[in-house]
Parts: sequence; structure tokens; C-alpha cells
Amino acid sequence: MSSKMILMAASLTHTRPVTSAAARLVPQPADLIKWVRKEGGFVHQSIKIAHLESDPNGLGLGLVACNDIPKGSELIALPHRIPLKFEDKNEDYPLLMNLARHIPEELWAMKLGLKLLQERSRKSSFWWTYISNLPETYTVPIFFPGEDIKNLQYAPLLHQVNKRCRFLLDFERLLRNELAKVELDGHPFGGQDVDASSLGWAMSAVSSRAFRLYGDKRPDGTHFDAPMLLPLVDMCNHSFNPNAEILQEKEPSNKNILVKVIAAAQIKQDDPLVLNYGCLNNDLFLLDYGFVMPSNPYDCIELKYDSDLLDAASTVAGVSAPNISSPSSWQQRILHHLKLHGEMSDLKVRIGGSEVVEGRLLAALRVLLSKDEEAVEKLNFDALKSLSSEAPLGIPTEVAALRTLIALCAIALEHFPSKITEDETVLKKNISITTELAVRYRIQKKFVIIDAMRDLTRRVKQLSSMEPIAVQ
Ligand SMILES: C[S@@+](CC[C@H](N)C(=O)[O-])C[C@H]1O[C@@H](n2cnc3c(N)ncnc32)[C@H](O)[C@@H]1O
Repeated sequence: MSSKMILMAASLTHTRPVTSAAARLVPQPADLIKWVRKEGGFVHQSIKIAHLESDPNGLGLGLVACNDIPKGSELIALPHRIPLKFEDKNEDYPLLMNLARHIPEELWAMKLGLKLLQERSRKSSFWWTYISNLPETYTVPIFFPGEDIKNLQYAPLLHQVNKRCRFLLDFERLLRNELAKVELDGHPFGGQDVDASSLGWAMSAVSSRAFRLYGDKRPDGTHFDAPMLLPLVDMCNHSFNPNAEILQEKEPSNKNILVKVIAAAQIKQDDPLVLNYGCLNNDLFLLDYGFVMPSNPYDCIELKYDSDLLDAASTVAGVSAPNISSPSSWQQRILHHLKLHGEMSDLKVRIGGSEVVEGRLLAALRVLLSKDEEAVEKLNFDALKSLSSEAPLGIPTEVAALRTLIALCAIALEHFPSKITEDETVLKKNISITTELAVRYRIQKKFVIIDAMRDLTRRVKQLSSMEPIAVQ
């Protein structure tokens, strides 16, 4: 990792150290539930906002049921005026529109973040009660001290953190240049200074709390995607086993209501209300939300498809594989089709998650380890890529491919500078929130690799017992 990256990240943490997950922007903010009701929203009488700080994951605040709530009950309903959106036609502030055009699509949260910063700069904002209830800081890695960014130990995530930090520093410069040219009455932030740290705060507030709803209708009848901040709804924490769900009716019976939250299961007294934020890997949970899901079934690791690396893996596995580094023309043709060769290639491949091994990587190894061009040509690509299609090119080839993959996992695991036992020792010490998150994150990545190795080893054993002589 370059020292530049640490410096950039450190410059964001400098002004906004990460504090408790429950600390709010204003020490004693007004009652959010009361505000939602006053503005025409509905909140079930058995819901309250509570501190969930005792959880080691630092859940912050959350919604909790004060009584049993039956399945199907309406929990929250928000009218159109309550959600905070980025209107694409803000004629009062053309500068905001121009600035938004400089934000790359993948950092869409910054666009809505500009609107949030604008409202935050106005104490008379309609959304002030909502904004004052937002967390003061976020545990996303752009605010980690440089040491803890290093502690993540995983290059693809470091790359993303670096990219976000660089964008925020560049955007700060652009914003300051543009704001210097406007008078106070045209200043979108009421004359307040906006720096990379406040931009990072706003981007994280949005990425960790916004929901993507249906926006306006396109001429073809489909709907635009509309990210919005949903006050109170965004007090629900995440679970892959949610007891609540968001409902947006395309043709609502009550035209005033934009969105509802419904009990997806029977909710018991004292249970937290939880939504599913999506089937995300831990990179996205950490980057966008600032937490790590233990045993996340969607977590995975990313590797670069590289013939030298596969060659090394086959050597470690004791598999003879001369074609890995010099594939014959028919093998090259298939690699090309798998986008693992040639100009249009996409060399990022995944291990872990429900697929265990990305189909393209598995198919490539099966093909590179097979001598039987005719057998390969007879197969369709789905069968070639699927781990559940049992030994499509014969047991010896399958075992060689799986063994090479296991060795590849072992090499990837070795690449981490620390072992899981060492990480677990670090976690027992008195460490900061950010060190704890970084160490928990990297432990989970290592478990992903170990789980994949276990799965592949089990398959090798099964195949070996079917044809013991052929695989020796
Ligand atoms: C939509 S907000 C939920 C309300 C938030 N807890 C609060 O205090 O305002 C999302 C944030 O809650 C926390 N969070 C939600 N689900 C979590 C989970 N399963 N584990 C740890 N933190 C979680 C994270 O800080 C995340 O960025």
C-alpha cells in the first residue's frame, strides 16, 4: 500500500475521529417519532427508538417493539413530503446541479449527500429533526487512521478506500473553487465551509441509510431508480433474517403515502425491528455501512486470474499442468469465451459465497487440465462452469482442477500478513473501534477461503472414493 493512501485517509480522520455509534449530530435531538406523526406519517404505537450499544458490533440506535406485533401489521408509513431526495431540478441552486454532474455514478450517495449537507446548513430546514438525529460519525474505512486501513490486509478493499478518499479530496478542491465565485444568497450551504471530511460524513450518512425506491415513470412504463433517505425507517438495523420489509406500491390505495414498513413475521416484545439491506459481501457492508457481518454467506474474495499464479498453484498441488502457462489454441478459444484471455478480458475472479468458486475460473481450470478437446467441445458452458455438474471431463481432470483450486486458496491465505490465531489475540486487547473492525473484517475474509477449501476438499474426497486408482 502506498504511503500516499495512508496520508489521504489520515487527512479525513484528522477532523472527524470515529466515536460511539450512538452519538448524534446534536446531543439531545428532538423526538423523531413525534415529528413523523406530526408531518402526516404513521408510526405503530408499539415501536420505540432504543440504544443497542451493548452489542459488540456497535449497532448504535435501533427500532424495538414494546409489545408483541402480529405479522402483516403496518409499522411505519411515510407520506411523500418526508423522504429526503435529490431533486434533479433545483432551480434555486444551479451550482448544486453542476457539482452533482462531477460525481461518478458509483458514488451516487455523494449526490444525495450534497442535498443533505445543504439541509444540514439550515437550522430552519424542514428535515432538521431528522438531521439532528443522524449519527455524528461513521465507522466506514475512509475515516480509519492509516494504520487501520493497512490492518484490513485486503488489496481490493484498500483500492476502493483509496479511490473514495481521492475523490473526496478532489471534490473538496472543486467545490471550494466554485463556492468562492458565488455570493452568500446563492451559496448552497449558507456560506458554511465544506471540506473532504464533511463531504465524507454526508456520503456515509447516505450510503449507510438511503433506500433505492421506484422514482418517476419512464415513457416505456418502467421506473427510474430513486435513492432516498427515509426518516425513522432508517433506524432499522440489518439482518439476513429480517422481521420487517419495505413496501412501495406502484399504484397505492392511499395516494399520500409513498412507502410503508410491514411486519414480515410475528415480532415479539423487545425484539429489534430489522430489515435486509441486501445480499451484500463484507466489502460493501464495511465501505458503505461501516460494519462487518460475521459468517456472511455472500462474502467472497477476489483474485486476479493469472497463469503464473495458477501454475504455482498446480505445482503446490502436485498436479502436472503444462498447458496452464501455454494453452493450446482450442483452450485459448475457450478462455477467450470465458473472458479470461484477449482484449475484452475481465480477469477478476471470485472464491467463496454460495458459488464457492466463480464458474469462469472453474471452467478454465477444467479445460486447461483436460487433454480431451472433443469431450470439452461436447459440453455446454453452463455445465463447464458449474461445480454441481459432477466431473464433466472425467474424475482425474476434476480432481486435478479441485486440487489446484485448493492450492490457490492456500496461496491466497498465505498472502495475508497475519494468521487467524494472531488476529484473535489482537481482538482480546483493548483496541479502538476502527482496529477492531479492520481485524474482524480480515478474519472473515480468511474464513471465506478456509470454508471454500473445506468444501473443495470434501468434493475431492468424494471423487477419490469413487475412482481411487485414477486419481493417484
Ligand atoms: C440504516 S442505519 C440503522 C440505524 C443506526 N443503527 C443508527 O444508530 O442510527 C445503518 C447503520 O446501523 C448500523 N448497523 C445496522 N445493522 C447492523 C448490524 N447488523 N451490525 C452492526 N451494525 C449495524 C451500522 O452502523 C449502519 O451503518
